[in-house]
Amino acid sequence: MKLSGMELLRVRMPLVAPFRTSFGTQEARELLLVRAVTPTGEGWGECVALADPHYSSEYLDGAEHILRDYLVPALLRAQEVTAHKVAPLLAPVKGHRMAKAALEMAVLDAELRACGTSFATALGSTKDSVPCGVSVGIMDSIPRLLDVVGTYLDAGYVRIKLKIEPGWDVEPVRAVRERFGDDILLQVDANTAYTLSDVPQLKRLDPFGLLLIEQPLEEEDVRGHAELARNITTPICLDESIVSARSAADAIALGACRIVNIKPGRVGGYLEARRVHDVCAAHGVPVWCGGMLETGLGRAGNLALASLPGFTLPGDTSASDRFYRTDITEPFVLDAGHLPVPSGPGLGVAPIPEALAEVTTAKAWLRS
Ligand SMILES: O=C(O)CCC(=O)N[C@@H](C(=O)O)c1ccccc1
Repeated sequence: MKLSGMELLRVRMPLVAPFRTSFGTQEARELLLVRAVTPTGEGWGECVALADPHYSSEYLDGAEHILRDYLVPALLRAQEVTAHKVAPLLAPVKGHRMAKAALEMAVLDAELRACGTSFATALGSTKDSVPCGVSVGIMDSIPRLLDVVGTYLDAGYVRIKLKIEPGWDVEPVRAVRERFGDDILLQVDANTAYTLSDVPQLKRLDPFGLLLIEQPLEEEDVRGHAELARNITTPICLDESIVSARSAADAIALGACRIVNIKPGRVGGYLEARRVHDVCAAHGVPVWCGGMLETGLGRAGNLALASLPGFTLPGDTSASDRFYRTDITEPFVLDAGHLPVPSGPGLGVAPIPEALAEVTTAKAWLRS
């Protein structure tokens, strides 16, 4: 299809509570939405880059610039754009996976809406709903942490993920185990906060029966993760390190991880996310779907992805109210610890105009 134009929308959504990780505290989620307009309709994409380059090298203003000045013009110049052609068309631009992913998502949504096919069907879904875990930030105190974990367990979440960092790791895990028992599914996420000199401290997590420890070392230290894996029993899961199907294959071959967190934005889009899933499945490596504080648009796409057969661990795709008082789409509401996989054409959801207008801080229309 030929694109008529693309709209970039800057959005700012307040969080229901500050969300603290080893790389900073989020009070609000600033993000970029992309609306692809075609002669027959439109499609929505969401760029998951954070406002600052602390999760990865991408950041919001940079993503907006590369989209406006390089990536969107490349697609508008093309006579025929389909979702599978987006990556090749954008290949001359190195990197910028999150920005590229947003464009591919918008084109894929437009394409699938036009032919009445859901993301779930297009990606190879085998489930109508997915079990939901929840991510718990670093808290001011252990009692506060236990209150928050208790609230999420009462809400029905089937897995708890605790953000950790040096100085907030063994004690919070021990406290959660002592309060809620050994049966709750529990994992931790370090967001690259440790080094190999921390092996003794990380070994102290081994007795707690964690599902996994996520990204303990820095993104590029794949061999370091393999060395760490030889020294602790908690399975290592990679997040920031896995930027493509190729990097997943390399990490698995090096013994750097036994589990992979797949985030479509981090790997360059839902089509590459499917390839990461396939590579992991071929190696018997379980995967789960991570989160980047997405709106209901990204949440919808992530639920479709999380319903593929290799997604055998609960992911971070929580209900809309985990982060937002008001979502820009109809809210995703937890039902017995599960969320439904959208079945409508494309993403199956769309922004509610009034809700979107409420949080939109800037718009730019780029035409062919
Ligand atoms: O459920 C969610 O969307 C958040 C899941 C989560 O903890 N994401 C983390 C991460 O590093 O994986 C994060 C993303 C963005 C910003 C802060 C933290």
